[in-house]
Amino acid sequence: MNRQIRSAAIQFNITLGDVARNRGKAFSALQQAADDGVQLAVLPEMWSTGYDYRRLVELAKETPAILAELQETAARLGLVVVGSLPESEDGKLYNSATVIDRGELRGRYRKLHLFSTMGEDRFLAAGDSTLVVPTSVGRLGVAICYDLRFPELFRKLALEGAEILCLPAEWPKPRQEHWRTLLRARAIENQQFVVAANCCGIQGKLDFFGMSLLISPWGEVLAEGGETDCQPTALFDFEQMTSFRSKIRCFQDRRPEIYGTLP
Ligand SMILES: NC(=O)CCC(=O)C(=O)O
Repeated sequence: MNRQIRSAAIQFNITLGDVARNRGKAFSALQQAADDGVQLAVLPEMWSTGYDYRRLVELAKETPAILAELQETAARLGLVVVGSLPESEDGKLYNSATVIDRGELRGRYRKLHLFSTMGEDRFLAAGDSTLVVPTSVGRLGVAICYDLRFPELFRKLALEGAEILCLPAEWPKPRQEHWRTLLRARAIENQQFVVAANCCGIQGKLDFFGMSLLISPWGEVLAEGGETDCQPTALFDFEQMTSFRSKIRCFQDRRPEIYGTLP
C-alpha cells in the first residue's frame, strides 16, 4: 500500500519572552493544520519563548504545562507534532525537541550543537544523544537549527532509518542561502523528506527570514514559507522515496571501511 502523508511547517513571528502570545499562535496554527488535512506538524525552535536568555529559567517553568496541552491537542486533532521548547532538568536548561504522536510523547531530543555565535552555549546545556523514532506517520529523525551544519549527524539519523527529517529552527538573516542549500543537501544526500520550520520577524537585534521548507528526497522544494506567519504544507509520497533510493543507491554504495564506521 502506498503511504502518503500531509506535512506542515508552522512558521510564526515569536514574540520574545511572551509565552501566552506564542502559545496562542501555535495552538491556533495546529488547529488550522488539522483543518487542512495535515498529519505531521513541525513548530519552530524555542517557539514559546524565543532566545530570551536572561529569563529562560523562569519561562521554562511553563514548559510542562505547554507539553501537556500539546499532548491533549495532538490527540484531539490526530496530529504528530514536533517542536522545541526550553526544558529544565536538574538545574540545567536544554533546547529540547519533543515528538508527540496523537497524544503520546514518543521521544525527546536535546540540541547537540549549541550556537556559540549567539551565546547559546553560555545559557544552555547540550544534549548527548540522537533521536530517530517510529510514529504513525513514519520514522522521524529530529535535529535543531545549527545542527544542520553538521552532516555526520544527519547521516547517522538516515542510517538508523529516518524517513522524514524534522528540523525546528530560529535561523536569521543574512544566512538564507545557507539555510536553503544545507536543507536541500541533507534531503538529497540522505534521500529523505525534510520539514524545516523557521520563525519570522524581529527578535531584538535578529531578523528572521521565515522560508520554512518542505523538501522531497530528490531535493525538490515542495512548499516554502514567505517572510510572515504561514504554514506551508506538502504531500509526502513514500513510494517516491523508495523509487529514488533504488535508482541512486547511496546507502548500498557507501565505503565506510575507507572513511569511517558510523553505525
Ligand atoms: N538558532 C540557531 O541555532 C541559529 C543557527 C544559525 O543561525 C546558523 O547560521 O547556523
